[in-house]
Amino acid sequence: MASMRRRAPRGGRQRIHEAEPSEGEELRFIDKTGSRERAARQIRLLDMARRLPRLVRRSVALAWEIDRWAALGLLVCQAASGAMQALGLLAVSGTLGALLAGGDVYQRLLSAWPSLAMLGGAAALRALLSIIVVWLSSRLGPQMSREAERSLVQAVTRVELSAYDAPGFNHRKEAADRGAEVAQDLVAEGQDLIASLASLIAGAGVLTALHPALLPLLALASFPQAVAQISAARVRYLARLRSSGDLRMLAILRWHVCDRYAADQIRAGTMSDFLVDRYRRITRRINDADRRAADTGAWMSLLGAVCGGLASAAVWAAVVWLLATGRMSVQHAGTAVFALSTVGTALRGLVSGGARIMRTGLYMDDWSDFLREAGGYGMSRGTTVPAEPREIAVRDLVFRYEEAAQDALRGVSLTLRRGEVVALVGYNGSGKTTLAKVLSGLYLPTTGSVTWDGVPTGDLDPDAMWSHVALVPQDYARWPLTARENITLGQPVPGGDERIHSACAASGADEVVTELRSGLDTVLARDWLGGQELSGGQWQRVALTRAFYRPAGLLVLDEPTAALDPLGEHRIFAGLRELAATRAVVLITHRLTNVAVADRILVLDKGRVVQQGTFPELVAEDGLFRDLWAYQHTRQTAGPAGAPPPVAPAPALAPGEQDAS
Ligand SMILES: Nc1ncnc2c1ncn2[C@@H]1O[C@H](COP(=O)(O)OP(=O)(O)OP(=O)(O)O)[C@@H](O)[C@H]1O
Repeated sequence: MASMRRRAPRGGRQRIHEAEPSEGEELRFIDKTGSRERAARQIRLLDMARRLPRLVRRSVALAWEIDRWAALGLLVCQAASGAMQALGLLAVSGTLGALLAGGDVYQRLLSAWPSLAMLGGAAALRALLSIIVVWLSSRLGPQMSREAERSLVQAVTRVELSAYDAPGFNHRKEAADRGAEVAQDLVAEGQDLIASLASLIAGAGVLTALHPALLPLLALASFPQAVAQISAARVRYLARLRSSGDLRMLAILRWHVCDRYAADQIRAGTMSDFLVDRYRRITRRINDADRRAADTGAWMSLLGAVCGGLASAAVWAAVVWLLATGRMSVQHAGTAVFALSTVGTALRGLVSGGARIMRTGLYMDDWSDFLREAGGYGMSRGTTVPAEPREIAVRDLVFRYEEAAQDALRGVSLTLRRGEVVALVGYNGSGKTTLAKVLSGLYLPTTGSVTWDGVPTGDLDPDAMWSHVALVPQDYARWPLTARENITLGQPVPGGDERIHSACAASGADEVVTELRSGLDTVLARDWLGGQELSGGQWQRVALTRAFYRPAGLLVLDEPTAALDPLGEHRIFAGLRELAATRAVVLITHRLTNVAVADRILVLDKGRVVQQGTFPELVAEDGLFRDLWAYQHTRQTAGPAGAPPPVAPAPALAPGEQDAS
């Protein structure tokens, strides 16, 4: 019996999977611009040679900005390390010369001694310098990433809200984020490159002094390997780039699966098999792409190594030929062996380091491009500083979201005055939230106008305008900050805690704060963040307190009491008129009994204002409002439609105070 009970749900899930007709659409990240793919295709030897100096310059400049002493130290260390390498090669030459000279062994060793000491000294100094380089790089690298991330965060807060609706923006933001993350690699890669360059210069100088033909020969021999390495790097980068959407999806899926918010629903909804299966499917796609790239890269490297090996054999043959024909002494040939190996290693380091820095450079381009234009959505609004608005006027407003197929608002006209509560009602998706955001200047009209005391919202200084807005959205932020900071939003105004407490009393958050272990100083966050957890309704009270605390002329309440108990809800609506005395209030709610408090109710349908009036007027007239009222009121009270609401209706406005929409 028990085993039957255990097996049953599994079988049930199995059947459901089998019953699914098709997989349909799957959430995918798409790079609509294709700019990164184009950029990645540019990882070629010539482009690399052209771009490398710029990339090194950029990494040095960034490092210089963050810690100029560390940056200077790194440059000096690398230059000194190159000089030590050249010195080492000269010491090798001197040692060989002394050892290969005539005379007895003791005498030869004695004359080789200074060169040997120089060789040892140069090696020891290089080892010390490399320790200093690692020390300075590990100090500088993480700072570069943190600084890059900070500038990104700052740039993101300065973009238009509409940017978030454009898929291209999110992709660019993701790419910039990755660029900021890899900024620290630029230090190590730049260092490797400079070190290889220093070795190359040192070895090349010695090699050219030994015989002028050796260096061009070696460069020629390294060419096939360089091409192969760069091609392999390009293949791997492109594969990663094409998988980046899937990688992002994995991260999102991981977050949803692991975060506590959905843990109960995953269990109660028996979703774990489905989610793990989806995870496995995406992982398989990434693994396949990685494997293909690794295989192609390995074939390219192998081909390059074979060609390079043959070419190197030719270089060694040339050295043997120079030696055999007496064109080069044994001492010089011995030194050439060391110099060839130094230059060969430096060339390979230059190419592989170059490919790595090019790849990081592409990511960094995403970051710097984003910063330059804030993803193409930087705010460019006016500079007029508004006073608290007395009148907000909307004329023939049309608003369409980025890339949306149709307008969210069309032909809307209304006037909102200080001291007035205007309620927006309508079906889901009728445009209420959008209208509230356009009134607040968060979105700018697509056509038509929204003015604050005669000035279009686009001409106002955005920060100055929003300092007059208090917004309680449907999904309010639950900042992992103290209760005080959650209320003041980090911007205390005169009045101190007294003002906070009276805002708490208005929203009902006073009961919440009293229960907190350190009152207003308690961090409101989950246990694992060291905070105290609040319930949904308690959080909503805190969100309302924020708006009541803020000395703002426009108060927008979007479903402000959805999570409140009846007492809490009554408290909010009973106090609303008092709040409206010094503000213009926009109220969005589906609980129609509550809109009775409003001076005016606008009924929206498919982005248009189809009705407006006071509560008694709208209940009395045929139309959408009365339909909605009838549905809700009949369901809630099982009483007759049009029964008196529990909250006292607002006094009727004087004639002429309403606009025709
Ligand atoms: N970010 C967005 N991008 C594209 N379309 C959007 C976006 N936000 C909303 N919309 C669309 O705009 C229309 C109006 O949405 P809005 O959120 O203003 O409706 P609402 O009346 O507030 O709905 P609800 O009662 O469900 O809160 C809807 O058709 C919706 O699909």
